Amino acid sequence: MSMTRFMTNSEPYQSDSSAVQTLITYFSSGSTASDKLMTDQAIINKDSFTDPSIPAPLFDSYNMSRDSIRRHIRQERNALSQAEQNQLALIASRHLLSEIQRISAKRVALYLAFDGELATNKLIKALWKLDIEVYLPRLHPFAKGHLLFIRYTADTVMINNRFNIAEPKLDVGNIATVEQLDMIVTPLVAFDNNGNRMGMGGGYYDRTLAQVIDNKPLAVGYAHDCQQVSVLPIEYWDVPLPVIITPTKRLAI
Ligand SMILES: Nc1nc2c(c(=O)[nH]1)N(C=O)[C@@H](CNc1ccc(C(=O)N[C@@H](CCC(=O)O)C(=O)O)cc1)CN2
Ligand SMILES: Nc1ncnc2c1ncn2[C@@H]1O[C@H](COP(=O)(O)OP(=O)(O)OP(=O)(O)O)[C@@H](O)[C@H]1O
Repeated sequence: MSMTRFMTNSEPYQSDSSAVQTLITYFSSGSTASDKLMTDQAIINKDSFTDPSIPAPLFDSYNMSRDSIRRHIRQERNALSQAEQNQLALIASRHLLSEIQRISAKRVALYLAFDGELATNKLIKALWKLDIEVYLPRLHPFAKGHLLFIRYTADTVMINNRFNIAEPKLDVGNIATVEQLDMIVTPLVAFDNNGNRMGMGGGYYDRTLAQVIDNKPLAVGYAHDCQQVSVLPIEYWDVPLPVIITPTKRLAI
């Protein structure tokens, strides 16, 4: 994989090797022997993948409504096969782990993937192993459109919310306020080169990101490359992301 892509607007990626090893262990468990042998290079050379050193043509979203962009991109990411999802999640999670280590984050809010989002489950296990606290969003029980961030461990009781996404059972002892988090990794549907983000349409993360002061916590968008569009129609409440990580790049705005 071409390193220059990763170095754009940023320092080169440097993960401490024991942390990367932990990550690879989790990605290897439950995979076939041939999966285990795959290196990043082998993965991206597979016929089904485009060469990430050649920038993919961006989806031309000019003049499209937010809803039609949403529909189109959701379809694109849902079209990825399970094997592609697994391999892309491994590559992207190495970059996200580097970002977590770069800012020495101790409390990181992540999400559990649905609807073709970039998976986080194995990265979460690696973070547990590294003693980094993981938090997940849950819909606020009273304040409509707001999220709470609840500590997630191997013992957390999970309940599906009304969108059928598993979330931690409410436990007041395990809530982190936004300011107590070091990083919020946001799911998103589409993003553009300026860090603009569009989500599922509930405004949940917009309301959360409105509470960020001076990049504390650092908001990091995490998405497939196919979710990048040429331009997003922005609204006054949209908060641009300072960092976006995909399997092939790190955008720093
Ligand atoms: N993995 C993940 N967790 C997340 C989010 C996310 O985008 N991804 N959210 C980010 O905000 C919040 C949930 N927001 C969501 C908003 C809309 C729909 C959704 O499926 N909307 C349907 C209509 C469903 C209905 O109203 O019953 C749709 O648009 O098709 C799902 C989640 C919190 N947790
Ligand atoms: N900071 C905010 N305060 C109040 N309302 C907001 C705020 N941010 C967004 N909203 C409202 O939320 C609604 C949905 O916004 P939008 O379509 O941008 O959500 P989204 O970014 O796609 O969703 P999400 O953040 O949940 O992933 C809008 O109607 C908007 O008025």
